[in-house]
Amino acid sequence: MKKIPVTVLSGYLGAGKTTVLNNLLQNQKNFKVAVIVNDMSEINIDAELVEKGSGISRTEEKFVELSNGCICCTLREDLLIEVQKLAEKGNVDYIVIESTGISEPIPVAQTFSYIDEELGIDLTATCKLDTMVTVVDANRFWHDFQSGESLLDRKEAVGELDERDVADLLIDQIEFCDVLLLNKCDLVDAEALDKLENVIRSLQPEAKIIRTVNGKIDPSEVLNTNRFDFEKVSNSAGWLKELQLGHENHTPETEEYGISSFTYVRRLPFHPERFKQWAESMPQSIVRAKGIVWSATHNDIAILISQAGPSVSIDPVSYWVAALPSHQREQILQQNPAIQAEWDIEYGDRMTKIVIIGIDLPKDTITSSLDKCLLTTEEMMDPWDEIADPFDWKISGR
Ligand SMILES: Nc1nc2c(ncn2[C@@H]2O[C@H](COP(=O)(O)OP(=O)(O)OP(=O)(O)O)[C@@H](O)[C@H]2O)c(=O)[nH]1
Repeated sequence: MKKIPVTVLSGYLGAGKTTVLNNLLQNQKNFKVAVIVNDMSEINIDAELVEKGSGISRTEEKFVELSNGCICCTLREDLLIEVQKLAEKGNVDYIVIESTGISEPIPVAQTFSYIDEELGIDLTATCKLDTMVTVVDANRFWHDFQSGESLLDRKEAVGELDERDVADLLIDQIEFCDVLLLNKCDLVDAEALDKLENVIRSLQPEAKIIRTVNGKIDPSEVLNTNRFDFEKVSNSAGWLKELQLGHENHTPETEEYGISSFTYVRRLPFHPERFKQWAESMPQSIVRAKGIVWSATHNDIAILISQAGPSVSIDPVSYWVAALPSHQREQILQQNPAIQAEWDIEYGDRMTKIVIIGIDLPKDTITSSLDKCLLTTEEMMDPWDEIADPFDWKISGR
């Protein structure tokens, strides 16, 4: 049986997803396209707009509204069920899903990659995720990215526990896609647009970037493209490429726009308070910083720092291999030559590796400010457990 190609449209609130969808539906007369329109509110405004703008009626079998929740979390089961229903009906060539503006693309993509035992649904048998499209509002990007606001501040959160920042969400959407539509290009001058495109290219080196006005694109760019590959897109983020391939293999961004990146690598632990302060007052020239950190107060734990614009998170991510019992450690080392190659006789795999992407980056200043956060020679000799810990994580035992 031929699997139905599925396209997912993501993008922050107001970026132009509905506009893109309407354009697609209007220009795609030869195939039967089913749409699933997700909206956070009870009244599905986007569904209404699609109905008005595309000529497809809400009463038609191939129009599905998922309202009052988000398909990346609360409505994930509903998404599974509705896609399965569409697939079973069988008279559909393509499915296009418009996510809410606060939806994260990864969990939506995952819905298509596993068998849900509980519901007894296996979408992998009937559908294939074909293209992950992210729409970026070229005019609002910097405003949203640098706002420093959380979704809760903007009253756009899923619930009171939703602590995500706008900048994090923008980054998640950019980093997980294979086609990126830079929309509203009519509102931005050519130079600013070139600069923005270069920044986005450094955050997302793999995706095809297409500039659009009013979401106008050739449908073949986003329907049945055969582009999606979970592994590939999961590894497409700029910071990850830099970390995996090293800077020598890095494709240089147009120097003209001053976009560059480098990796800060040190085999000494950070003083946690100094590092925390650094992270909280990063220079504006840093657009994206992400990496693994060794802190003296958590000598067993590798810490992940992830910054996007003004939003910064510092969280425990795993145990250092060097902190594991010897039999486990040996097993991991045997299976991972890359860890073995970097193994230090004294510190094992403990180290700090942070990829920094930015505009007009003062690399030397940033490097020396980070170096000031490392333990000094005297501090290295003093007992580390007497250093105050600014992080309030509760880490359960191994
Ligand atoms: N000037 C300009 N306006 C645009 C463009 N694309 C979309 N718009 C307008 O931007 C507004 C938001 O567009 P939508 O398509 O509703 O955005 P969305 O991403 O679906 O929004 P949410 O559903 O709230 O997440 C609408 O008023 C559109 O008419 C564009 O390229 N240029």
